[in-house]
Amino acid sequence: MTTRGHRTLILGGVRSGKSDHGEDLLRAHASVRYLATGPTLTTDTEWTARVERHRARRGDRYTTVETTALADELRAHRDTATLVDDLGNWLAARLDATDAWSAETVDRAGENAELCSAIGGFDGDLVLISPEVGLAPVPPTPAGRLFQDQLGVLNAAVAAVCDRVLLVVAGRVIDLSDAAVVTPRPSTTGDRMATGSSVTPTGSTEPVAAQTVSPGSAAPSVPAAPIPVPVATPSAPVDLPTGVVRVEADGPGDRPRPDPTDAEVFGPIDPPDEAIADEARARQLTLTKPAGSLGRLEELGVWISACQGVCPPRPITAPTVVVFAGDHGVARSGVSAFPPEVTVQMVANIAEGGAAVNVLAARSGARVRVVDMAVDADTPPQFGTYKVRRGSGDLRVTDALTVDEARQAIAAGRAIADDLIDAGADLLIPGDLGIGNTTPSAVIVGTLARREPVEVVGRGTGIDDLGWMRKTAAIRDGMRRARPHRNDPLRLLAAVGGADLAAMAGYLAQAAVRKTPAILDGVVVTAAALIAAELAPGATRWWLAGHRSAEPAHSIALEYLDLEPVVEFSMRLGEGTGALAALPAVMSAVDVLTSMSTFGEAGVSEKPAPDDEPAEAPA
Ligand SMILES: O=C(O)c1ccc[n+]([C@@H]2O[C@H](COP(=O)([O-])O)[C@@H](O)[C@H]2O)c1
Ligand SMILES: Cc1cc2nc[nH]c2cc1C
Repeated sequence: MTTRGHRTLILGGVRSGKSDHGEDLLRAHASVRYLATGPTLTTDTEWTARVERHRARRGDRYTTVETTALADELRAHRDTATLVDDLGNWLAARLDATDAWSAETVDRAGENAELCSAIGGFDGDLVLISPEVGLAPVPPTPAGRLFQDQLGVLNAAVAAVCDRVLLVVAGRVIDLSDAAVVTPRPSTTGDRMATGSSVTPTGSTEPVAAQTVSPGSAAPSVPAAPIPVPVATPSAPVDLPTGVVRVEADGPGDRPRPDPTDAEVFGPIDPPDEAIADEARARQLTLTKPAGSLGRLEELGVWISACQGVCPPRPITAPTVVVFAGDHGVARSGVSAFPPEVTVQMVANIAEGGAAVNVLAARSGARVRVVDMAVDADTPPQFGTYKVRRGSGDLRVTDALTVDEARQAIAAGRAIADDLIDAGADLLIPGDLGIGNTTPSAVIVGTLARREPVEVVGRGTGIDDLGWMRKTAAIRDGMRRARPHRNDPLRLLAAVGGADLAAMAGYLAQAAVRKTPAILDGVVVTAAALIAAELAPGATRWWLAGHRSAEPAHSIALEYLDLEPVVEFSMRLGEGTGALAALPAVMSAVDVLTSMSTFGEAGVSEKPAPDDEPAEAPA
């Protein structure tokens, strides 16, 4: 098996030692391609002499190629160790070639994306040198500012697809590979310096909530301001607005941690009762409506009847949402529009009844629970009964969980479902919460449904185009790590899932074991459902797809499970809200079967059988 090389970006100022360090990194290779991007047709004798000195120093291990067609060159020789020196010259050449220096708008997104894609697909050792910009005052000329801004955008995009990012200052090397990634601000409309992200790979760019743009600012982006949600003890008395559901104080169970042994092993799943389903279908035909005229509502009523094993069905009186919260290491690499601390802040918001899940749950009388499976912060103890760890690992480079942790999380999801069902819950809804969690979800869906990263990547909380590129690269790296575990759901969860996803999978599979219907939510819950369906074949029959999320991977997952969503509201929030949007329809479907009069009871004439002759011919 051949191992893949490293992709390294080396940033640094003039004469910092960045090129020397790049050459050092490649010293073990007998031959290296040197892609020189600097100006070739020049009358500047000092420049020509400098280029010659560098060439002589590198020696004959190096093959020098003078080019600005970087993406083509990288694709054509993807296995040969390569040094690109440097991206600043390449950018200047491309701005020249596209007459961009005095243009009204400059759109570099396409070329940047092409270069990043070629870097991402490079298999050998690759070192890219680029100047670090913007440490000096803002340049006094429009061209200077254009170059500085575009180079900043380019460097960030290339860093996102490299395995290592180094900064060389005064001959000292600083490793930035594990440094936190700033969430870039959206570009200012009409600002020619910030148009590097105007290409829309999968649809329109949406404004990003809770992020602000300082008009006219030429400064690099800064982290998005955290949203001001207080971390409050859920038992603290607060004045709740009417019509919301506050999380119940006792949490989903204060019993000891469940035994994780064999947590991933499920016995055969019985399907919902087919004889009762037939009875319910027959009952639909007796009710005062043309056959089939209530469309999908009729099917939903039949399904609930079959799940309960009784016709007419019992009213749904204790639907329960459990929001599984967890952080993901990959969220620190700029794959979300929001900073990771929002996860713990939103746990507090749900606990206080202020989130969308609380409001939508109130409409149907559903209870809401929140469980901290892997939040990267301390939460009040009543949410942490099942906590497996603080934050799941960064799936690009390491396992999200150990196999033992994955078992613990599955066992937790099963225990939570058992506790709720024992306490009378008659319909379960899983919800999710966790900045970055659409990335592991896309990796799981892409791996199991055998799709490409670009097919499963979505905008999540509203990432911009550069974020989309970073996220696609992260999904690609995750899928590469996931592939060996395609047929092993436990190890797949450990490699690229997370404790929240594992718990949701256990909860959904256990709902089926306990013959309790569940409504699926969006892409995250449905990714967990794909795993649950592998762990417990047949469980899908106990699940209803509540809605179709705006995330592309969600439609792929629904198709894979052969489920048709009840509502299509373009929602993409998670928390169980999509399932809650469908719950009133499910409850109405039950009401139809329990409360409508039959033709006989109401004295309404039924449709004549096809071969019945009318009593009298019409006049
Ligand atoms: O359920 C969905 O389909 C869905 C789609 C987009 C975003 N989300 C929610 O947004 C967060 C994940 O988005 P992101 O961009 O941080 O990966 C997480 O808290 C999810 O609950 C959820
Ligand atoms: C504010 C906010 C609320 C959420 N609920 C679920 N995911 C979420 C992500 C964000 C950013």
